[in-house]
Amino acid sequence: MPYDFDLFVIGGGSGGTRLSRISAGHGARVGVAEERFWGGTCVNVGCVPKKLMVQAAEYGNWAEDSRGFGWDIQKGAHDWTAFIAAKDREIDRLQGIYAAMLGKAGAKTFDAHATFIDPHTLDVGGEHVTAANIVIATGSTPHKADIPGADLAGITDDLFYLPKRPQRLVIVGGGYSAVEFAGIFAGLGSEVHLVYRQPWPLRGFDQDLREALAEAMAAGSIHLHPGVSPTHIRASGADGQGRHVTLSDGAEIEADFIVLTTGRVPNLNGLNLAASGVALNAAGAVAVDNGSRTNVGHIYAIGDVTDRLNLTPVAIAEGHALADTLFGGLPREASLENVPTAVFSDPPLATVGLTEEEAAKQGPMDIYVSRFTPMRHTLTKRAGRKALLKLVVDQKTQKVLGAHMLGEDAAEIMQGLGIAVRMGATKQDFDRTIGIHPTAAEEFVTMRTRTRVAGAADTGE
Ligand SMILES: Cc1cc2nc3c(=O)[nH]c(=O)nc-3n(C[C@H](O)[C@H](O)[C@H](O)COP(=O)(O)OP(=O)(O)OC[C@H]3O[C@@H](n4cnc5c(N)ncnc54)[C@H](O)[C@@H]3O)c2cc1C
Ligand SMILES: NC(=O)c1ccc[n+]([C@@H]2O[C@H](COP(=O)([O-])OP(=O)(O)OC[C@H]3O[C@@H](n4cnc5c(N)ncnc54)[C@H](O)[C@@H]3O)[C@@H](O)[C@H]2O)c1
Repeated sequence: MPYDFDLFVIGGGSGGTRLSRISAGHGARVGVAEERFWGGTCVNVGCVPKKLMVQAAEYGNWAEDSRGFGWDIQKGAHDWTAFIAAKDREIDRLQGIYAAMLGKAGAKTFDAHATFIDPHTLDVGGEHVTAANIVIATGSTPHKADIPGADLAGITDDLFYLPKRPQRLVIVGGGYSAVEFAGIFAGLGSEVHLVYRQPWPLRGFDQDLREALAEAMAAGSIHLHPGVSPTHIRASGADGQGRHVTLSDGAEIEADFIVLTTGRVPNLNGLNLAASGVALNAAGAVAVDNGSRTNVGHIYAIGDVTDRLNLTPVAIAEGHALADTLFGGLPREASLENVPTAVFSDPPLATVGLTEEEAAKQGPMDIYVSRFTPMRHTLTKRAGRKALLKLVVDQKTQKVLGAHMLGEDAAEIMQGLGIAVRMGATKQDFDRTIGIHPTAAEEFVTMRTRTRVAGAADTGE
C-alpha cells in the first residue's frame, strides 16, 4: 500500500526543519508536524532570544565602561517591557520565516501534535497519516529538580516572558543556561544568586575555565553559592508573591523569582512511542546509532531527543546528513568530534576539543595558559574582565587537541580555531601563523612558553 509521505518529521525545531527542507529539496514527499512553535527551542526559548538578552545586558556595562575613555554616558534605566516586546516581534518574524521556508521547499506543514498509532501511522491533530520513513525530532523539555516547594519556582522558558524583571533572582543550577541567565539578569541590574551543587559551575568544561568564570562572576555582581542545593522554597511577602529559599548550608535568600535551571530531558510527551516499537537508552533518550537510526528500520531520531550533544548546529547537522542519506544519494553521518561550543556567560567562554583533564588521560600534554587584562579594560578598570586563553597540545604529535577561552568575543574567536583543531593543526602551525595586532586572539599564536605538562609521563613502552 502506498504511503501518504516518503518522510514524516515529528517536530519543527532546529533538526526537524533542516531535515524536512533538504529532503523536500531532494524530491521527497515530506510532512512535518509542529505542536507549539516553528523553529523550536532555539528560535523561541533558546539560543536566539537568549542571545538578544545577552546583548541587552551588555549595553549597561558598556555605558559604564565608556567613562574610562572620557565619555559621560549616564546608564539610566532599562525598559524591560519595551525590550521584551522588541524581542517578541523578532521571534514572531523568525517563526514566520521558518514555517514559510518549509512550505516553499515543498513540505506539507501541520500545526499539530503527532502521536504514533503504529510504526508507519501517526495521528496528526486528529488526522491519520502514513509514511515510509518517520523521524522523531521532538527536542527536550526543562526538567525541574525535585525540591520541596519546586512548584513555586519557574523554569528556564519563563525567563523569556516575565512581565517584570525580578529585582532579586535565585537561579538554581550550574549548567549552560544557569550561568548565561545569571550574567543576563545581573547585567540588567538584578541581584542574582547562583546556587549550584558543584564547587564550580559548568561541570565537564576545562577546569581552568570553570575557575576563571567563577572568579569573574564573583568579581562582577553575581552572588555565588557553590556546593549547595536549595532544601526548601516557600512563598513570602504580604501578597505571597515573594519567594524564600533555604539552602543546604543554612543560608536564607529572599527573592522575587526563583528558577530551577536544572537540566532538560528528551521530549517524549504524548508520543505513544510504545506503538512504534522504538527503544530508549538507559538515560531515557531515543537510542540511535551514528546514522541516527533507531532499532526500527524506517524510524530515525535526531537532535536533543537523542541526548547526544544538545546544540542547535548539531541537530541541524544530523538532520541534513539524514536527508542526504535517505533521499540525496549521499549517505553520510554527522561528525560529533571536535564540536566547538560557547557559553554566553559574562564574560563568555568558548571551547573546542579536549579539556586538559580529558587529554591528560591519553598521555603527556603540553599545556599553554595565558591570563591577561584585555586592552579595553586597562582603561575601563572593570573588575572580573581578565581573559584566559589555553591550548592543550599532545606532547608526542604536537597536535592541538583542545583550545579554550574565557573573555570577550570568545565565541567569535573559537569558530575559526574549531577549523584548525578539526584539521589536526599542530602547535607549530599555530606558531607559524602571524597574529593580528592588537587583539586578544593573537595570544593563541604567540604562546611560546609552556605553562606545565599534564598527564602521565611517556614511558616509551
Ligand atoms: C535556554 C536555552 C538556550 C540555548 N542556547 C543555545 C545556544 O546558544 N547555542 C546552541 O547551539 N544551542 C542552544 N540551546 C540548545 C538548542 O536550543 C537545542 O539543542 C536545539 O533546539 C535542539 O533542536 P531539536 O530540533 O532537537 O529540538 P527543538 O528545537 O526543541 O524542536 C523540537 C520541536 O518539536 C516539537 N514537538 C515535540 N513533540 C511534538 C509532537 N509530538 N508533535 C509535534 N511537535 C512536537 C516541539 O514543540 C519543538 O518545537 C539552548 C537551549 C536552551 C533551553
Ligand atoms: N550556549 C549554548 O550553546 C547553550 C545554552 C543553553 C543550553 N544549551 C544546551 O542545552 C542543554 C541544557 O542546558 P541546561 O543549562 O538547562 O542544563 P545542563 O544540563 O547544562 O545543566 C543542568 C544543571 O542543573 C544541575 N542540577 C541538576 N539536577 C539538580 C538538582 N536536583 N539540584 C540542583 N542542581 C541540579 C546540574 O548539576 C547542572 O549544573 C545544555 O547541556 C546544552 O547542551 C546550550
